[in-house]
Parts: sequence; C-alpha cells; structure tokens
Amino acid sequence: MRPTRVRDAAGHTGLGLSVAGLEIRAPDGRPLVSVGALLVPAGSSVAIRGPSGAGKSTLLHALSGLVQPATGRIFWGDTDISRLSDAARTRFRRDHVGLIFQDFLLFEELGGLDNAALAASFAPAARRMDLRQRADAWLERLGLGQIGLRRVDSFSGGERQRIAVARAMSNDPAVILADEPTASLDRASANRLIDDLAALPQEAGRTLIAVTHDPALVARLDRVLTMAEGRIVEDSHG
Ligand SMILES: Nc1ncnc2c1ncn2[C@@H]1O[C@H](COP(=O)(O)OP(=O)(O)OP(=O)(O)O)[C@@H](O)[C@H]1O
Repeated sequence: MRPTRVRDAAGHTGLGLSVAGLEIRAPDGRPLVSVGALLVPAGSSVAIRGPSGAGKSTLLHALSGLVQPATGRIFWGDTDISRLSDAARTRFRRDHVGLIFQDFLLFEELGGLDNAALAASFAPAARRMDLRQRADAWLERLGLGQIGLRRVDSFSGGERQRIAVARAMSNDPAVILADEPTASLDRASANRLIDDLAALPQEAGRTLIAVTHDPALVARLDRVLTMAEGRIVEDSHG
C-alpha cells in the first residue's frame, strides 16, 4: 500500500510523521528511547539536539526503520513502519526515505557519480536512468558536477558528505533523515550544505529531520527538539 502524501500549495507532495508510545530498547532490554507522542507535519523541518548518549541517533534510526522499536507506532503518512515486515520496511525506506549519516558509507573504489547513484544498482531497469540523472543533477547542484567520475578515495571530507547527500536525494525522497550532516565539514562547506538542506522542505514539501550539534543548522530549521536520557525534554519552534 502506498502511503498518503499531502500536497502543498505548490502542488508538491510529502509525508508527515506521527509517533505514539514509542519505546526502543537495547538487546538486553535496557530502555534507550521513550517518546510518548510526536507529530511532524509534511514539508517541515526539525532539529534534534542533546548531549552525547541522549538517544538522538537511536531515535533517528527507528524513524528510518533501521531499528525496530519494542513498542509503539511510527507512521509516515498512513504507513505504520513499526508494523511492516523487514522486507516491507526496507522497501519503504528505499522508496521514500533519504538517509544522510555520519559515516558516509561510500565505496572507495567507485566514482562519485556511481556512489551517488548507488540506488540505481538495486532499482528496476525502468527507474535506473532516472535515478542516475537525479544523482548527477544533485552532484551538479552541490558543486561536484565536474568530479563525478573521479574515484571517491581522492575526495575530501566535505566532498564525500555532499556525495552522500546526492545519494540520499537520488530517489527523490519524501523524507530526509540526517545524522550530524555538517559534523565533518569546514564552516564554508557546512554553510553551503545547510543552505541546501534548509531549502529541501520548502521547495518540494519534503520532511527533514536532522540530528545536529551545529547551531547554524539548528537556526535554519522550523523546530528544535532537545533530548536527554532517551526522552524529548524540550520542543520549541526555532
Ligand atoms: N544496539 C545497542 N545496544 C546497546 N546500547 C545501545 C545500542 N544502540 C545505542 N545504545 C546506547 O543508547 C544510548 C544512546 O545512543 P545514541 O547513539 O542514540 O546517542 P546520541 O544522542 O546519538 O549520542 P551522540 O551525540 O554521541 O551520537 C547510548 O548509551 C548508547 O550506548
């Protein structure tokens, strides 16, 4: 079943988040994250901040379906990903979620474009060209158009992070989940990336949730959640 997307004023569509009664536990049963209720409208952006070990990445992983909660519901649109089978959750993530994580997970022996267009390797033949073209367009937009064919092991940290962004965007996701996207970047590169990330919800009704310690990124997002000891302790519209 395809999730319901809401349409914004410009005719773009997006997926909102609705979390209820979420508990995430470690394999030994220790509680890691507990969120009673959280609503994020489609087309809006949220920063999650808080001290190390607060559970920010664990929550983000659960929202992406990479971590299965012990209890609770995680709706994106009208799809509760916590009730999906592993295979269906993977499909949902592939079709609707762009992940930008700290460790870029790039393949050193491939070129920038091959990395950015990695999803094309797993996609049905009919979608491959589309994915590759979109990855290429994102590299261009992020200032890497000229070096898409160079091997990734020759790239700087900032270039790698932008390739990871192009990869996340290559399937035109309704949802973007980013974990410390600016952490490894110098200020100038970070600011460029922040401009690009902050534009995503506005230009296409995408929902953006970013774990970040970077005040410059926090300042550009609609809302700020602060986590401590596995809970959301503050929720402010930034
Ligand atoms: N699979 C797991 N098994 C056991 N403990 C885990 C597991 N995953 C996360 N934790 C623990 O959960 C807590 C929250 O970790 P998490 O990485 O979500 O924190 P964080 O707020 O993102 O921290 P940081 O800012 O340092 O990245 C930590 O104490 C971590 O050790």
